[in-house]
Amino acid sequence: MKYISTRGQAPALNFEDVLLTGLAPDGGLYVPETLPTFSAEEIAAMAELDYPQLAQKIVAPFVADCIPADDLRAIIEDTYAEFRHTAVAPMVQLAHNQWVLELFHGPTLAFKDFALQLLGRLLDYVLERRHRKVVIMGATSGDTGSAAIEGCKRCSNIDIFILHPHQRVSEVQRRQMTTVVGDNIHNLAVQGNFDDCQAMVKACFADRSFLPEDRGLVAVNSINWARIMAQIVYYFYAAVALGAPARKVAFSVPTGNFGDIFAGYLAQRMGLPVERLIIATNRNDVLHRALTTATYSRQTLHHTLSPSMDISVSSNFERLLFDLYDRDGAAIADLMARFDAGAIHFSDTAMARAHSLFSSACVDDTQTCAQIAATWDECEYLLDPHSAIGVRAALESGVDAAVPVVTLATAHPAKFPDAVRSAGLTEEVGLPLHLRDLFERPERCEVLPNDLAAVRAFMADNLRD
Ligand SMILES: Cc1ncc(COP(=O)(O)O)c(C=O)c1O
Ligand SMILES: N[C@@H](CCOP(=O)(O)O)C(=O)O
Repeated sequence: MKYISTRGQAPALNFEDVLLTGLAPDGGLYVPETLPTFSAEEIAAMAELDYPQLAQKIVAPFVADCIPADDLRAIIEDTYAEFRHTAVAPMVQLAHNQWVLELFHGPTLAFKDFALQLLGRLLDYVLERRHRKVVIMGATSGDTGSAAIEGCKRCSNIDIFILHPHQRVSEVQRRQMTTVVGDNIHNLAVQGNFDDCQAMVKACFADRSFLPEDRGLVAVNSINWARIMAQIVYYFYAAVALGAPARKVAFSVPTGNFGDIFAGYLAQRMGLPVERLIIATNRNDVLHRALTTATYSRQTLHHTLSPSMDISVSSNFERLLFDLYDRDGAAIADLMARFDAGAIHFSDTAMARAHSLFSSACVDDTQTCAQIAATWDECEYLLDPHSAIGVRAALESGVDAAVPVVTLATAHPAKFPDAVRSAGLTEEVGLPLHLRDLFERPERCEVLPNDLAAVRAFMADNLRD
């Protein structure tokens, strides 16, 4: 399997090299040159597989020329053994044909664990083989950071630097990052917003000269292809459980960086019968506006009750645009340059293609709270604010009532007690046992100005030999 850049100017890489990087040298994102596909019979047979077996089936074609099947099986089994639910990704029914797929049973209580627990193990495996050390860098609006730290903390060959927007993540999210002990783990609270943090990560990939030459820089954000790959699996898992391939299924996906929903798009292209993918945004609605006005432009970032989705530059949207524009790298390079300068207007053909599968909704904080309260009243089921946005978008989506709609429940409500209280609920949302003492653990974090040079200098000064 070869991976190519969305901007068409970077050499193709194999899986191992894609895993060990982030942005392509031309500024693009790596995508598979061709996608594996599964026939209806093959998808029907997936009903017999448990989650790790299914993950093996879906992931294997993407890594086949780099990781032998037995090694991959062992890595995947070990990855999902960490999860606290034996189904790994259980589903709960909220109403007729309304389901939530609980993706928060991993160690850090968010969907990011599905990919980052795997990514950490894959990195460990590849770095041991290559006798190499790397620097891991990530930007987080709350969840990627702790999932990356948890996923990679046992790798001896890495130094990890995670940038989060100072005072713009929930207290639980912050503590999940800053209380993990290790002299190779660095949390940087940047006095800016998530877009600033993400822009710094991308700038570091564009110019790595602040690092020693022999030290590779690896992304843990969803710009790293391996993140997307791992997230394809649960779309198959949920749809097959609800009757695919005989029955079509729709998904509502709380969206920020467009990584999770892009994985759903790939599942559809790999043969899964997906009726519709619903892009569910908070007030930071660049993607909803893109779908409804054919214009993609930055906006002022708002701080919301769903902080993990407070994003206005949605990295993975570029991967979708690459397909919508016939995989024309030069066209994408031109579009992204125009986006950086202000705004892009999409062609009619691109919009028609997008609308054939995607629809969208924007859900503000008031509606988010109303949905948390309504779902609690109706089924005594507690949604976190991100998942509530997904449920609200699912209910408003207009998908045929005969089609099951699965909302991806991307985080555990205990990560966002303030949002639960804002919804008027007085229930105590307890953290799971392994995090019960989170508020007593000492924290370690560096507050830095919103300045790329300061971040680079901190990283260079704090690398281990
Ligand atoms: C809890 C939660 N829900 C939804 C999202 C959105 O996912 P994506 O960025 O892949 O669109 C994120 C992070 O981005 C998240 O942490
Ligand atoms: N919501 C994310 C933001 C980063 O997105 P990613 O999926 O590209 O890592 C977070 O919680 O950090």
